[in-house]
Amino acid sequence: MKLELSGITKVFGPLVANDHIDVVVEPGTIHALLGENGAGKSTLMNILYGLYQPDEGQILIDDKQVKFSGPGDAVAAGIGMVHQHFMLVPVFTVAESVALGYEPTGKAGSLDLAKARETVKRLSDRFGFDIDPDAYIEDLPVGAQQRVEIIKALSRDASVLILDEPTAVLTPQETDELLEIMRQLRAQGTSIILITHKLREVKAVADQITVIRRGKVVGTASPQASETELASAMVGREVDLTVRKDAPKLTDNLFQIKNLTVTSDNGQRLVDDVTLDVHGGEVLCIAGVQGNGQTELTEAILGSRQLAAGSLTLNGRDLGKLKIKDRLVSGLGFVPEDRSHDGMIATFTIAENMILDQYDQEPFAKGINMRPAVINEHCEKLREEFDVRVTSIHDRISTLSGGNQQKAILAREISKKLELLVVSQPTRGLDVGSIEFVHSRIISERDEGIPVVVVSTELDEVVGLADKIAVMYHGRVVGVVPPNTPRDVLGLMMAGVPLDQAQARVANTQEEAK
Ligand SMILES: Nc1ncnc2c1ncn2[C@@H]1O[C@H](COP(=O)(O)OP(=O)(O)OP(=O)(O)O)[C@@H](O)[C@H]1O
Repeated sequence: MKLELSGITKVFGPLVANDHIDVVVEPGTIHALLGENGAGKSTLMNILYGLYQPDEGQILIDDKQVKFSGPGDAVAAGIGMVHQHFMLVPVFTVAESVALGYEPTGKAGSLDLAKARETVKRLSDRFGFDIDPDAYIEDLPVGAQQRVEIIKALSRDASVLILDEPTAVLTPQETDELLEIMRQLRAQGTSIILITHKLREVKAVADQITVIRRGKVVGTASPQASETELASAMVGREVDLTVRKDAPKLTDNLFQIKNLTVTSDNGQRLVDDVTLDVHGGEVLCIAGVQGNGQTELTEAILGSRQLAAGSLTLNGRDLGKLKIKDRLVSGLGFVPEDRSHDGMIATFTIAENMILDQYDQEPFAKGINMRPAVINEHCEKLREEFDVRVTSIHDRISTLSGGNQQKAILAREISKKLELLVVSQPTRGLDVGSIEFVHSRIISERDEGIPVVVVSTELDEVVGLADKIAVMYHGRVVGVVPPNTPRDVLGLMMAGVPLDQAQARVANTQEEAK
């Protein structure tokens, strides 16, 4: 199926989010949409999926104009979308999830699960998805949940699949598997529209690349172009993809995690006897496959999880004794991993979100009165410095693009007077230009003498930012290593192999290769 978006325009108040966008997706190709945060990619896809109506322009399928008044029309026309936040119900099985929302009704109007189960098996075998129709969604790893979403779209005969930042939450191995699945889908005639900020992935699979900047198509790029060339096509300037930093100058500030244990409600050890030190002037990166206790460790530092054992000490003070609000007010900068759940209040304005934990503090409040002029000036300054693309700081934060929401939260946390900075997945969903900026801001906090803890599943980010790396596996620290540790060794440690054994195994493999 050939798909054409012609002259698509979408306006939100004074903002032109899509400005006469033309894109042609040829049958059986992977078409990447590249663009900085807020460029208008998701808006365009929401129009294609029938979620928004365009103000101008047309959608053509095989040269015939179509009109979608909702996603149902788009699905019927052969368009499928896998959203960034999966829309699956955790307590359903795979087959139930696939059956849900479309028509295979059996006797007495119940869902035809036998048919859904058969569909899951057929598609799973055809594309090598390895998905059990009777598995419960909540028991599946994120990568498998995503494959269920893809099966769901394919079961409705999607000929064009929209993947919106599909690898943001995947492990490197799951990412490689998804890229392979995309190639297979293409080989069998499905077209894919891929939105991603990860240039390596674009280069690995895309046949065509359209670059969007500030709502307009600014050109196409070749998948053969280098990452640096693609990066500058996206943001319209040279981008430095390496993190620049001098040798660390350690200060007397000290953050100590000692024998920290965090347990789940049923007593399972999520963080298991972790001991780590971070000096002022130093970045400790915590590496590991998602789900190995990193999240719970940061939540314990924030105070949203109780310590089952151990202690947290910041400059001699027992942090573990303070309430969350007191930790935040007294100098903890904290960026959570899931920005939309834990980092902001969607119905509040951008300005309100930018002072979320400080609204009653000097200089934003005097006594019981808030000081709107001071707040506005502060937020305007942050907006400019962090390049948060907004129409007005008094709009709801939910109207911002995903990347701009992340920048607003980072602005709030990094601009505080800090004693300790803890950042999880700092650049998830950010474009390359913003990544460069956020990395340099994290490094400048370190250079100010603040202890910094970064949790990231992106190995490039870990290696670029870290002065030392702690690798976590099953809640424990497998080892603390310098950033020049070979990636193969880090990879093995992330699978739980201790440092000396990982080094020996890598050395053996190299020897055999000779
Ligand atoms: N419902 C809405 N109301 C008002 N403005 C909106 C709405 N949806 C999107 N926008 C604005 O439209 C612009 C484009 O946003 P969009 O989400 O399409 O960007 P994007 O290219 O997907 O960015 P990102 O890479 O950050 O996800 C942004 O400035 C955003 O604030």
